[in-house]
Amino acid sequence: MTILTAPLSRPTARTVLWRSKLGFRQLARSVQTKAQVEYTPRDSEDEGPYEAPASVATPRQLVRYLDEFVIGQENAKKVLSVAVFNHYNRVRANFAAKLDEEQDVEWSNNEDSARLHPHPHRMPPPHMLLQSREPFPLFEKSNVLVIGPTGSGKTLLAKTLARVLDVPFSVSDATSFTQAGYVGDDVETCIQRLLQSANWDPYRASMGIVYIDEVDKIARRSGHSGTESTRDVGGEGVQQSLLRMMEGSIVTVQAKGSQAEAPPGSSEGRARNSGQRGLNMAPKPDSYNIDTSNVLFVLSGAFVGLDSVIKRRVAKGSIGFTAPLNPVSTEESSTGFMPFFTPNKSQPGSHVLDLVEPTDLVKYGFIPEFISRLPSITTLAPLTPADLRRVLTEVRGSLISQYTALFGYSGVEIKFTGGALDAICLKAAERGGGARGLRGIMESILLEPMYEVPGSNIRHVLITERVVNGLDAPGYWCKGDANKFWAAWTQEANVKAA
Ligand SMILES: Nc1ncnc2c1ncn2[C@@H]1O[C@H](COP(=O)(O)OP(=O)(O)OP(=O)(O)O)[C@@H](O)[C@H]1O
Repeated sequence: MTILTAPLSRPTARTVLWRSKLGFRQLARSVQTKAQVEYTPRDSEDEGPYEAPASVATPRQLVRYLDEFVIGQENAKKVLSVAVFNHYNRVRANFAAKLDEEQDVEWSNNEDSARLHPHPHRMPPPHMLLQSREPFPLFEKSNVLVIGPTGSGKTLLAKTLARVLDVPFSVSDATSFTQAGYVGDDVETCIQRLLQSANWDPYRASMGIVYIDEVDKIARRSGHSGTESTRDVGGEGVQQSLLRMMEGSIVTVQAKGSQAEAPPGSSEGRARNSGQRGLNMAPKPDSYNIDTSNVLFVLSGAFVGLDSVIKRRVAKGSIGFTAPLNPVSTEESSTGFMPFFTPNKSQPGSHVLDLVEPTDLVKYGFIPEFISRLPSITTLAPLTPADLRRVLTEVRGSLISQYTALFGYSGVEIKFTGGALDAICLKAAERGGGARGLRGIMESILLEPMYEVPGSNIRHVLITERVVNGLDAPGYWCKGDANKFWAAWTQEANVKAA
């Protein structure tokens, strides 16, 4: 038995060590990200001295990076950056501990150890060596819950963080999940997507970020007691399955879509059927085991109706015990509106959802065990027309810059007056889909020029407020009419200023 296992176990241990080192190196490289290189303060004294990028990008650096892509949502940026910073420091520490463990195993298997320990039978077995080490202080995992209205930047925040950290990222919709064994997607689908995003590398996948949207839709439905006959397979059942994964478990996912399931007619399928394999086509397993203890889960949802739950709790707490959170103005009282739940005037930008507590989420329909796996909770505010204007024009890769570049490819210059931009934002705000509505509005305004311009001699397009409001057609100018185009644009700007 010993003779058989010894030669097998040593290369295996070495392989694991090598893979761990690789994973750690990948992680170390990825967390020394753009954010760290580009946003490390070097000149300003108040931000401290420049540090060699030997650790995860700091929360401050991450927030600066997010600022380039996401307008507003300052608190959410902070919470997510801190969560990501702590999470990846914890992952680094775990990997370092794992490396040490593996080195101990290697060392105890090494021939040199026989020389160092002439009495091998007296050597402590490897597991005793590990136990004798100082126990590593483990950090608790902090998954994040993001609450905010549609189109306010929840997905954008998580996606941007994953990009800057260069870690795999998967987006799933909780509404499609059902309890295992029932029609619908199992919760493990999100890990399968993560693996796909990691290019089927389980080590990279086990350090990724899983984003699950519409999580409010898996709140327990009222009337479901959890008995067999009324099992809530899309609500509480999903929460139960998710919480195990969020805590950290081994998830087995099938290599769906990878080589293992290449269709028989495809080149990969043909190669497999004929027993051939390309030189650089390494055999891939049919299933993968992914440890989710180092996966960061970011859950999000609009949580419609949660504000009422919070209002009720705060109202209960305030009657006879505490003063209202915000002073009630006479005017507001007369409307019958509960003013201390309106945006808090002493803290601009605050909102009733900012007062959310875990008990509110339990009342909303989540089981306490599920909520306790989400210790970081942050809220996003709805975007105002002014925010939308910044989304439209200021962020990196803004819609205006995208459409300007798109027309530029056809050699056409397109300009929007300030009035046009305001009108677009106003429309988007009225529609109520947050920044999500901006693209649809732009598409409908620009449909006409995008149809007319290609193949014509039009070289300049002007979009004014009247165009946005459907009162005028877009202004077109041909080659050689640049002066007239500029004059029209300046005139529009002056009219607006007056
Ligand atoms: N705060 C923001 N700053 C910049 N762009 C934003 C912001 N919020 C939304 N957007 C834009 O709107 C689009 C939709 O945003 P996102 O997908 O993040 O919304 P969401 O809050 O996740 O909504 P949903 O709950 O409907 O999924 C993004 O692609 C982005 O271009």
